[in-house]
Amino acid sequence: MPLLELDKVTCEFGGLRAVSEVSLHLETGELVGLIGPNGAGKTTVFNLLTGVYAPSEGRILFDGASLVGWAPWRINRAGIARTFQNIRLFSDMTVLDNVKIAYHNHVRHGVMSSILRLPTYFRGEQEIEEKALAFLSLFHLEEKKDELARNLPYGEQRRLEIARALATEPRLLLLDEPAAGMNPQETRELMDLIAFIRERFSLTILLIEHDMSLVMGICERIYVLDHGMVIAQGSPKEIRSNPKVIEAYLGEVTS
Ligand SMILES: Nc1ncnc2c1ncn2[C@@H]1O[C@H](COP(=O)(O)OP(=O)(O)OP(=O)(O)O)[C@@H](O)[C@H]1O
Repeated sequence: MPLLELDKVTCEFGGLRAVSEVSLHLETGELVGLIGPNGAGKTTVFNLLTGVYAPSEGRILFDGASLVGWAPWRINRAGIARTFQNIRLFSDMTVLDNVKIAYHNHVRHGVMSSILRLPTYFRGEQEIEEKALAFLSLFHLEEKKDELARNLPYGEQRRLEIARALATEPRLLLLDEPAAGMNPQETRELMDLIAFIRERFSLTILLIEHDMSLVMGICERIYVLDHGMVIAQGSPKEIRSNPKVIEAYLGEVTS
């Protein structure tokens, strides 16, 4: 059984079909790319997977269970986490607090133990702090723990966003253009980081990215969207030489 399966999923906004009968699947442990020209429907797929939008037709199955109609927090608890095209950190909070808050949203204290500040509450708090610090060190951000998130250089903000997503202990990680705005050196480091976290956390990853060196360099399979439809899928080699893909991208360049 695939970890994730979309079966003829459609999403409409008024008269616009942003996603049209999209079927795709991810096996556990796979690293799959989702590419396509601007406006092809890639981010809408992520929004469907995370409960931001509901499909007008079709099925979305995660580990065999339908996610349709679930609220975003419930989908996150079920094991799907994401990052955003435009980084969404709590910019006026410290680096450490950005990760701790992800734990707080994920790990629940009993209401009474929180209100009465029982020993279990403090043990929980301490555990969260230790786990958050351990995370930051994995992402080489430990020394920045007391910095405000907005003061970090761009590449580090991206790393922090990924760290925060992983703090919710997902099985499926959705990365929306993680290399956007990065220079070639930062992109290479990001590729290493993605390979590392995939192994370390036994993740399945779906990645939207315009940087073809990154997509072709690390994805095992790629789906190509154009005008909301899957126009091709296959290995990086197959995708590179697919005439429909070349046409879709040439259309983007010339339009
Ligand atoms: N909430 C919305 N309301 C109306 N139209 C929307 C909404 N969200 C997305 N769209 C439209 O759906 C289409 C697909 O958008 P989407 O953001 O998914 O594309 P994308 O492939 O992620 O593009 P990009 O690479 O530029 O980020 C676009 O035409 C977009 O304008």
